[in-house]
Amino acid sequence: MASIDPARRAAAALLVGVLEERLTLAEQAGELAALPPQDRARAQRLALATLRNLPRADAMLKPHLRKKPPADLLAVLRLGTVEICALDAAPHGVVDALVTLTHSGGRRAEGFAGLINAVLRKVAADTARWQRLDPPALPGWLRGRLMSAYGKVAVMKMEAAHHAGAPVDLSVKADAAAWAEKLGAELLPTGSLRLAQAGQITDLPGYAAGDWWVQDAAAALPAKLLAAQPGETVLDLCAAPGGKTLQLAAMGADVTALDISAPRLDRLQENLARCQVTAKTAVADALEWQPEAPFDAILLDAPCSATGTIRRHPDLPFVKDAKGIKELVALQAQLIDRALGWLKPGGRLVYATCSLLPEEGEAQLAAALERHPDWRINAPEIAGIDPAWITDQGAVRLRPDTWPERGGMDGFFMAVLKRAT
Ligand SMILES: C[S@@+](CC[C@H](N)C(=O)[O-])C[C@H]1O[C@@H](n2cnc3c(N)ncnc32)[C@H](O)[C@@H]1O
Repeated sequence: MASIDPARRAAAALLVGVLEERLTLAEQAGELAALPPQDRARAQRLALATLRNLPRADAMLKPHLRKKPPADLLAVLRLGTVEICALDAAPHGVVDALVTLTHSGGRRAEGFAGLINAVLRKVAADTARWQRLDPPALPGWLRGRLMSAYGKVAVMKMEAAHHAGAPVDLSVKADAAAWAEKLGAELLPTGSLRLAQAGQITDLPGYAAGDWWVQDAAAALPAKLLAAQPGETVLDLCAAPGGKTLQLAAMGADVTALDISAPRLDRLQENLARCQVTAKTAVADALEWQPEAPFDAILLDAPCSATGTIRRHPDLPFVKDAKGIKELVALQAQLIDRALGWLKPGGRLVYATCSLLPEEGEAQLAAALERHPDWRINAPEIAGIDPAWITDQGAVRLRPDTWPERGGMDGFFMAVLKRAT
């Protein structure tokens, strides 16, 4: 009998964590720490693929299951189905490995090894049906909200983009064209690089020297919108883990990066050190903190539902629900109100969220302008920006189905605010 595959075992455990314990994959990262890097990466890839295809896997399994198996065995069946149907793995190899894994699970699991074997063989004989299944739909709590905001056709496009997953984008400190050539990457119109093949990121040229960092093309735009000038004092409010701090510091600004989370700020410090740029940091609750002096510019990348990042975090719809959104919207409003009070005369604020929900974007901004009638939205000036991304308000709305021909981008909302003169 084959030996136990640690990556598949870890992937199945991650699935149980997401689907039963409602833990994100990021929250379970510690569970993978003991694995060698290759197994760790493979476990993550398998879990991500299974979550992206979960409704299709369940549709394939349904005719072959008289009752729902225990969660750990259902995870094995879902994983095997996705490997066979979506990842084109050789069925006999998958079945053997997962039967071995099941045997290792103690007496209770062992009794299910026959079921795993029989069901996965039936799935393997029926892969033509997989091709006919629709791309997975978002869960109802989110689908309904997005339908109201964007309509059915747009939601179906977003679901297809979530299913397709996300390429790896980089932000470079300088000389994007030269780095694109060196890394064999596409230079996107907005200045980010898109890797043709991800591979082991830390092995790529320029990683160790800190010449670039991983950052989705959409996530790179709020700092570009702020357009910090050398020597300007800039507050990066809600800064960690620091992708935008790195951009602002690389622009030559005098950056203060503030976040409530000390561990996340530790990661920001590591990123600053690797990229050899500097920023002051502050661990603080932005609802209580007070600056010593006003700033030229503030970037508020507010905590949000993160619904714009589902294509790279397919665990999110299974772990989160509509609960908590109201509190986030209230927190965002408080953060905007405080940040506007911390600007020098003539200063500017960029408000951004990686959310697809209008209450965290368009409606949040409209409400802020009602509370602060002397503030205006400034026209977005970003190289490479498509006029179709600019909303009637003058903000920027990005969705996972934006740039479909290039592989999409994360969902984001952003706007620059200045006091009317
Ligand atoms: C969207 S993330 C920021 C991502 C970051 N700007 C980047 O580009 O890497 C939101 C951040 O807000 C922080 N946060 C949440 N509530 C906060 C508060 N009351 N005060 C300060 N930071 C807060 C979280 O710890 C989290 O790191």
